[in-house]
Amino acid sequence: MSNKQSQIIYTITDEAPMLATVSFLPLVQSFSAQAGIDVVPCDISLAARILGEFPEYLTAEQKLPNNLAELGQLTLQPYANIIKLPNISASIAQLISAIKELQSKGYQIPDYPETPKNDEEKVIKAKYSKCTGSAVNPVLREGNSDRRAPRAVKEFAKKNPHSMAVWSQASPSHVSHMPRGDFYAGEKSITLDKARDVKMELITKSGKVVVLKNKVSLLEKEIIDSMFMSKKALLDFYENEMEDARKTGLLFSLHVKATMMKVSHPIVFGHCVRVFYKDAFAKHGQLFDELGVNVNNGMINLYDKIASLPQSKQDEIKQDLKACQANRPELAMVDSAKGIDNFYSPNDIIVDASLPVMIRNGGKMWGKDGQLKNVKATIPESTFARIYQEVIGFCKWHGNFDPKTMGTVPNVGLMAQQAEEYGSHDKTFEIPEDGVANITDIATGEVLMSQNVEAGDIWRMCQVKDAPIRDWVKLAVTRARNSGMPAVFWLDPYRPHENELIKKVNTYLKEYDLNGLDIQIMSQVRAMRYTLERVTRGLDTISVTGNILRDYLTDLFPIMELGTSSKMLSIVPLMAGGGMYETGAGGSAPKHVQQLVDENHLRWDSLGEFLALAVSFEDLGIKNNNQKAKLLAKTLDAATGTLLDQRKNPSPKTGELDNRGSQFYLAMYWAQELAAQNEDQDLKTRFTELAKALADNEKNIVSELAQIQGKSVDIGGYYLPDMQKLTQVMCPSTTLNTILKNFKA
Ligand SMILES: NC(=O)C1=CN([C@@H]2O[C@H](COP(=O)(O)OP(=O)(O)OC[C@H]3O[C@@H](n4cnc5c(N)ncnc54)[C@H](OP(=O)(O)O)[C@@H]3O)[C@@H](O)[C@H]2O)C=CC1
Ligand SMILES: O=C(O)CCC(=O)C(=O)O
Ligand SMILES: [Mg+2]
Repeated sequence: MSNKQSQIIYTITDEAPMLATVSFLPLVQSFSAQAGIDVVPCDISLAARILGEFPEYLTAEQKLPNNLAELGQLTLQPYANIIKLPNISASIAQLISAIKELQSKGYQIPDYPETPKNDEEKVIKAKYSKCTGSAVNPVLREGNSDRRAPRAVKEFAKKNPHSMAVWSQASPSHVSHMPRGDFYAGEKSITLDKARDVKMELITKSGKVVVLKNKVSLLEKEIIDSMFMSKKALLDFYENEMEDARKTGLLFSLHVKATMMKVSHPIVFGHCVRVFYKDAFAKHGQLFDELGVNVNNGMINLYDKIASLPQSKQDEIKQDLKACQANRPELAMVDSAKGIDNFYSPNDIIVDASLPVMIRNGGKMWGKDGQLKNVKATIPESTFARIYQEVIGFCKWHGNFDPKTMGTVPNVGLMAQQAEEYGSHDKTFEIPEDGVANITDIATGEVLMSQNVEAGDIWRMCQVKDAPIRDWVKLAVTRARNSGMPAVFWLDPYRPHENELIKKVNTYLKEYDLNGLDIQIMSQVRAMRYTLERVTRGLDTISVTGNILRDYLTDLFPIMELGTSSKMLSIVPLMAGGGMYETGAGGSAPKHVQQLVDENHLRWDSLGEFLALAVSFEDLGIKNNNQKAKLLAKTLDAATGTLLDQRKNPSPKTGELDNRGSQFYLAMYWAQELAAQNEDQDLKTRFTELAKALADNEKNIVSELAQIQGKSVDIGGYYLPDMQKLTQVMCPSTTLNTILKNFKA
């Protein structure tokens, strides 16, 4: 067996998952080494990605390889086995603070040039923009997505239901979307008859030809779409909805996915902020332009930029902003204690994480006073907004879901090779002048699709290749067969893109024996209704969706069913044969870091890591016929089950068991399982000793882990903490450290 084939790559990311890794990885390495498996760390944190872009600014010791690019290559190898933890999808504000921290630590990287003044600054900005938004997942996701709640986790949630707020039939909360002029409205879509190179160009009313993208190489059978969002329609929509929320006394909130849709959604967000504060922008617009204010990156950008003005001017602007608020609805808050509202940063209000919480809270969000209130949740794009309104309607009619009895909704998502909207950033443009936007075959001059657009409209081309679609259908059939659940393709025949997909799905389904399977195709709203009717009856249904609904539904249902998406099993069977195992479907919870620093308590639950690791070992075992790896997988799964039964998950409360304690119990249960088995005597002998040592010292270790809590700690940084300090914080039990050290030796 070559070395690479017995390797598991364990990604080092950011924030809470990275903290948890500092103690968990050495533990995993000491277990896996007994089976000859290398678990190799690979740093793809925001800090590492930034440094990887600027080797020429660094000393020899400071230089880092471009790990992300290397991992991207690895996903194309059949032996790839990667555990991917959640990472920061950075906003501009996060990027700037990461740069500052790195500079303060002696890394002489350049400042972020927000408005580049020359070619050199343009190059620097382009490099930095590779580090913002969802920069990691699209590179690694060379396969489609299989996300589900493992049986043990679902059973645990049924036995220990989280709280769900009550829904009133009289609730005025709702989701609003553009009634016209959104991407859905004028979409065009075709399936390519042959491979073609195309360009995207704008023929302006005055007859100029503006080439926006000079070449996109497309494969035969690929589906491409051309769509735009009308700026005028968007502004009208915002104005109407704000006025409606004000009149009816609802909170106003906006929800976008500016991380994944890193070109279009900041623009959509910025318009909303400017409409809300239109009088202040009318008065100070010129000054804001001079200062380079760009609220597409949130009000945080405005506050930062005006900080350089004399105090009296700052006060005047703040007064004018406040005056606008008097004529507008109350804004929903992200963090009312800190005064962070819905417009502070677009990355704080990502649709997938924020809407389910509103629904779980009985259709309410927080107001300025920290009280939960009814809300108008605005999601401009109708295609995806409607599914949330369907859930809200259902909850108002039937009451909230009951985690004790509700069915489960796993997802099979089309995601590979930057499928659909999530791969469209480099083909998304803000139209500079009124005209006609064409996608044209470069060789023949044939105009494949054409749209009439106006200045400010957002025009984009999306693409999805044939091979990922085929693979997606195969994954859906396999999951339906293995689980015995019905599978529903959420596809709307009235949306041109999805109509093209339906044709392919029907073709590729014919390649399988579907006997005994229940596979249907329904438009999104019907599919949601059908699924919810089953959910309330305790029945399970696989949702088979495109990339955006993959993202949205794999937070929505887990948050209803399990209280969080972090407990999901999230597998990416790579198309080249390897596997990537994402831990959970959630993010990286920045407030967990704050709690650790303030109170030395880490509430992060590493359950997602435990689940991912078990499937990763299993895959390695099957592919290499490595019995020891299979045994590690089986025993880890059993240990995770015991951990849940014994309720050894981290508590959110300081003073109680935290992430470190939970990891200790996992290690103890895992060692006990390995000691109890009789398939491998060598492993049995080694782990019997370890299991005994851990069990004998349980009290001691748990008490050592409890004692340190309650005081603030210094980890020497946020984006690039000091490893020595962090290791001391994350591995504070000398008893446990000694046992693990002796075990390794
Ligand atoms: N796959 C990826 O790489 C993803 C990355 N992100 C990124 O993550 C960051 C934070 O995103 P955010 O919107 O706050 O969403 P998160 O999913 O990080 O957090 C939402 C809440 O979920 C709970 N939670 C999530 N995971 C865990 C866990 N393992 N253990 C315990 N609780 C958990 C926490 O609730 P409580 O406070 O009640 O404990 C948390 O505050 C952003 O930078 C975002 O871009 C987001 C989504 C996916
Ligand atoms: O990559 C990201 O920014 C977020 C990914 C995400 O939300 C998901 O895959 O569920
Ligand atoms: Mg998501």
